[in-house]
Amino acid sequence: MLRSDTFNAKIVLVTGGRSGIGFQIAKDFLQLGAKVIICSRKEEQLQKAAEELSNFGEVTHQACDIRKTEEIQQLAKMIKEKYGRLDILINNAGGQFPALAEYINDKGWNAVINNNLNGTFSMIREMANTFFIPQKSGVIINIIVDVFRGFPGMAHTGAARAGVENLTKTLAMEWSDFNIRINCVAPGIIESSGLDTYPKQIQDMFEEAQKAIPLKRFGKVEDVSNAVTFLSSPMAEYITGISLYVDGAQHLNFDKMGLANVLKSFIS
Ligand SMILES: CCCCCCCCCCC/C=C/C(=O)SCCNC(=O)CCNC(=O)[C@H](O)C(C)(C)COP(=O)(O)OP(=O)(O)OC[C@H]1O[C@@H](n2cnc3c(N)ncnc32)[C@H](O)[C@@H]1OP(=O)(O)O
Ligand SMILES: NC(=O)C1=CN([C@@H]2O[C@H](COP(=O)(O)OP(=O)(O)OC[C@H]3O[C@@H](n4cnc5c(N)ncnc54)[C@H](OP(=O)(O)O)[C@@H]3O)[C@@H](O)[C@H]2O)C=CC1
Repeated sequence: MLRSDTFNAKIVLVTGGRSGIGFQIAKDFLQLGAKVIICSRKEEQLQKAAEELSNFGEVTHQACDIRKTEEIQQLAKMIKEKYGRLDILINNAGGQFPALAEYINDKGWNAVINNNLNGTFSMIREMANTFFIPQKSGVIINIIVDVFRGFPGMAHTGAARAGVENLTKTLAMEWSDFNIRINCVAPGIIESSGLDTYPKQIQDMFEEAQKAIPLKRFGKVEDVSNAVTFLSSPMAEYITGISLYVDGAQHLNFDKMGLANVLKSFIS
């Protein structure tokens, strides 16, 4: 729907761009004319993804754990040396594990908060200070999760993503003076490599779970990427500080999903 030159000459960083939703986002930006950098922790898989993406345009990759500020700074340095600027940051890297709150220990809680809240903030701060604030322009999209009604069965990620959602509103205000737009995309359940990481007992419920979603299906990676490219484009130049739910209206119907009940049934 967007013109194929929408992002010509734009430099885009997609965190977690080696797989699933991030890979699709990287691919779509390339097909819309951007030069794309992908990062994630696993060097080998990252390189493989970059090779595949290079069929669609100019792609660069660098390993970076978003929980390590010095690795983010090295990434910013590489982008500065290679391109001299950054136009769009897509904070997609993240993840968690299903667990009832009473079983989440400090290490597990901190791992998820560090990944999804602290890592996202560090990435935003470093890229804003290196590029967006001096440039007086920039677009940031944070991929969160549909946590509209809390997230029974994944309290840690619910707290972290709600933190990112509120951070997004704050920065939309603070950084409007620098012409920086920042928004969230909140996917429901998306058929992607990420779902393969869930235990079999949960995967067995997926068919049933789709019936509880008003649009009666899980999302596709393309559904998320379409929202991301729209919000990043000039078509959305008056939109900042919002969360766009890409979830088939699941956020209006979440309590029927019952992840916590599924967890209870196989823990007890
Ligand atoms: C009715 C049916 C309803 C269906 C609903 C289904 C739910 C669908 C949800 C849809 C919404 C969201 C989807 C997605 O986000 S998909 C993308 C997901 N991708 C991932 O989540 C990637 C996999 N996850 C991780 O990489 C890890 O969870 C983590 C993010 C924590 C990685 O961090 P780190 O590498 O630092 O973590 P460690 O592996 O070293 O673990 C640190 C401690 O964390 C605790 N832990 C980790 N994993 C588990 C687990 N599976 N269960 C319990 N606890 C866990 C643990 O304390 C670890 O320390 P120890 O290993 O020393 O004990
Ligand atoms: N699939 C779904 O149903 C939904 C997914 N989401 C969110 O969308 C995002 C993408 O998920 P999806 O594509 O499905 O899942 P994946 O597990 O395929 O993607 C997660 C990506 O993040 C990277 N990553 C994870 N932790 C770090 C880190 N500390 N530093 C750098 N990179 C990291 C991973 O690469 P590596 O292992 O190499 O570091 C991987 O490429 C995640 O934030 C996820 O929570 C939100 C709602 C629903």
